[in-house]
Amino acid sequence: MFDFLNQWVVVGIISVISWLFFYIKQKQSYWERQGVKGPKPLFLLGNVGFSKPITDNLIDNYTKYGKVYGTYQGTNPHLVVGEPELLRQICVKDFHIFPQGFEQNYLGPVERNFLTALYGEKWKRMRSTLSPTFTTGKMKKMFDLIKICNQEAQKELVKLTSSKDPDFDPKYFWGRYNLDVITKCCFATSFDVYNSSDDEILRHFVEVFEPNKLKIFILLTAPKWVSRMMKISGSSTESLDYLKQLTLPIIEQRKKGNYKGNDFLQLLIDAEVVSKEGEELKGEAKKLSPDEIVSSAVIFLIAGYETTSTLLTWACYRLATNPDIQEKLYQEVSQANIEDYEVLQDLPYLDAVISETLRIDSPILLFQRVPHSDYILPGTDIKIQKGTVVTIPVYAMHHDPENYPEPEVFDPNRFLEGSPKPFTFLPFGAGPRTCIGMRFALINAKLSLASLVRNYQLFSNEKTPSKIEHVIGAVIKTAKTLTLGIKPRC
Ligand code: HEM
Repeated sequence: MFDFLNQWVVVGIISVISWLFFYIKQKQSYWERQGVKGPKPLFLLGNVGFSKPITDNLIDNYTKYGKVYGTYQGTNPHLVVGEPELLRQICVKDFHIFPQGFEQNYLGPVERNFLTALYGEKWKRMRSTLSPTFTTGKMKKMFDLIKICNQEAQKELVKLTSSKDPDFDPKYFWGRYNLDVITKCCFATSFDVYNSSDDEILRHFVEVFEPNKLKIFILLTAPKWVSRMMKISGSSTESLDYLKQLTLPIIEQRKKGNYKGNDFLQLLIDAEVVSKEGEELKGEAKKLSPDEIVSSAVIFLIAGYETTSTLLTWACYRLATNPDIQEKLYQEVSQANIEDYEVLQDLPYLDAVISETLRIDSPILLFQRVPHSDYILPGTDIKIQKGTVVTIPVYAMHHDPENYPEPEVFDPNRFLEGSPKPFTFLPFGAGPRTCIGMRFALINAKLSLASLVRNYQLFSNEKTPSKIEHVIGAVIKTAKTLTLGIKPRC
């Protein structure tokens, strides 16, 4: 009797395994069945590519399979589209079909209100409510706060360069500097970012976007229902909760009118909610709720902290390894009143250096769109099914010789001689969902870089790696370690 039962159990297990095997194979042949080329996926894992930096994967696949190719994240098909005209269609003309940004797994209570997580009417309302926060007038006010942070950073540099042959670690330095900017601007909180090492607050600000490696692995490879069931999101729940508890009382106090700040937090508190046509908002509904304010402050932290410090890190590396370009930039910024918002906006070489850094070392390597109905890619027979992620390979497009001749050469002049072809320069994304914080990021980066170059000279020393090792598996391109030489200008 037992033998008979055992036989059926074995047959059952074999059937389930075979079914699973064929199911996964079937899912991972989605692009092949449509005649779309692409790298062969690993069984179950897809093309996650943990063995190589994501930058190499993007360039290798783009070069080998062309501007449109298929990949798999786990068993989920992703279509990579790097053809500029198709991007105009997807990101702008057919935005109503592709209203969603990054693919979503589980979203906790704070993440649910992130602008990046919203789509449709909710996104429209939030985006139009937050957009006035970034107008030129508001940016000019915020500039005063950025200048204070910049003065603190300059003091740190004086301390650093008072020792003999100091090592400058731009990743650490700009990381701390941007933490200072964001904590002051978005959380109305300040602490000694340069000297504290194990503060609880510092830990949470940094850990909020550092989920552990196991979480990342599950997010990248497992079907979406697994992360939803296990409540695994891209951020640390503990740190999100900490930041929420830190910010709610400040919002409460400011709402009572005890104090008004000159920062993003205040702009969020004062923001007038944009209503739908014909809808009249009354009382509290006219304002963002405390939860929405916290979520917006946190998404500004997540979206703005590492991106801007990465941009500044790479700009320093490029200037240190291209002394002629650094000298030309010095000539421009040393003669300008860089503390004046309008003057700073109008420095062509500084602008070109920042643009060229955003091209060659684009902090965000890719962005995504998700269609909410089936879509035939214009001019092809490729059917993108509702919910299939479309990835825009920014890094590969920025290194395509058709878009930028001699792409590996750092040459700011290309941005002085004319504008890039439309939809080939995408460091801040494209279309209505483009980066809302772009102006803030640029003015911050310009002031920081101009102040540094005006007072100090950067150069590569014996510790500067000849080949940079990148952190693997991120959407952001950062160096594992980077050391430069620095000395005050006489
Ligand atoms: C160099 C710095 C930065 C870079 C390279 C960058 C890049 C990007 C990119 C590529 C996107 C996706 C756009 C798309 O899907 O089309 C994005 C979205 C976004 N960024 Fe930035 N960003 C930077 C700084 C900032 C800052 C400082 C803030 C806030 C203060 C910010 C807030 C956001 C938000 C909220 C979104 C989502 C917009 C939406 O979905 O409507 N970013 N950014």
